[in-house]
Amino acid sequence: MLALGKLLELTLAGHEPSAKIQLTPDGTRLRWLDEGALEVTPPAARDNGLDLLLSAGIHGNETAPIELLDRLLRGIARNELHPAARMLFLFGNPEAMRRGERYVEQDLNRLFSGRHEQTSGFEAIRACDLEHLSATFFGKDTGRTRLHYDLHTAIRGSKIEQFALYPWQEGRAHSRRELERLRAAGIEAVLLQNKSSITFSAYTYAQLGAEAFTLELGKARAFGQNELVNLDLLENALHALIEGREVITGEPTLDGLQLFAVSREIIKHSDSFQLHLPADIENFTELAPGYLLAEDIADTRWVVEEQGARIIFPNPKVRNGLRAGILIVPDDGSGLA
Ligand SMILES: O=C(O)CCC(=O)N[C@@H](CCC(=O)O)C(=O)O
Ligand SMILES: [Zn+2]
Repeated sequence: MLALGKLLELTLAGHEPSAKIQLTPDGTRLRWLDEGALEVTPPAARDNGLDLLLSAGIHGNETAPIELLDRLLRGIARNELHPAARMLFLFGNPEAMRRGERYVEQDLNRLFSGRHEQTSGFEAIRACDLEHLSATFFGKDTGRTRLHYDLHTAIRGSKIEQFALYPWQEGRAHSRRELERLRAAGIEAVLLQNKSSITFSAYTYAQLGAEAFTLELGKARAFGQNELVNLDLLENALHALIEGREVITGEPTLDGLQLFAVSREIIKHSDSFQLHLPADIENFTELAPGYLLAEDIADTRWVVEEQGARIIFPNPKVRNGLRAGILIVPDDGSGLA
């Protein structure tokens, strides 16, 4: 196997490869760009016009998706997978990955779309680098198709194990075709965002014009302990996408895919913030109207008013000013294009 196929190993060891460019026997070019960043270019005759950005490890302890990207890249470097797509592989937060922690100083996935300019430190620099790497990768050629999957796992268990978050941009409709693609890849639910955000997928969606998603793929576990999450459907779908073998048929069907919309983000304003949920509550747990969800400084109370409300990502330990949970409600998909 080509040495650059071991990007994960290189990244965890903090090594810069001596040979930055390598070619597979089928003419695919691998180019190391930066720590945890590798570009894959198919031979021109096979290039199908898709620019595919795959990222994982934005949170360093979310290892199942990191291992998935490692398998894909090794497949390419062994000449077993034959890309028709141009690709950028990114391991988001190498130092946090080495430490097995979500982040080192601050949550990298809250520092995009310029937010890194308002702060400093390790993750701020990395967010800036990741923005440049992805902007350069997608470049100025608008004739190509841009797709970004930012792969994560959740801190807690979930009633719906594999789900996606679809960013939002003014005047832009969410794509039914992209949702069909996700459904075929084993994604069971999609949360349609309705305001801008400072996550990585929100940046590539709104600033770089990519179709972009955060994918949540089970619960965060240490390296080598991910046998409980079955990513076979996603992995097969990614193989087909990478090799340009995807079969697109007629009108997209979303059968079985559950859609949700954000009703409210619960923002933690102060150290007095209290979340009234059991520590082991699962994502997508339903909350009845009238339920007192949280309290904060100045008598702020978060009471559930919505019918069919569910909670995802409840986390009272986030920094003040950040979201400590999302209240979501079922969506009928009428706004899809
Ligand atoms: O389980 C949790 O509480 C967080 C899991 C996670 O890291 N989720 C992402 C979602 C990003 C998005 O909103 O698109 C995050 O919080 O960064
Ligand atoms: Zn994450």
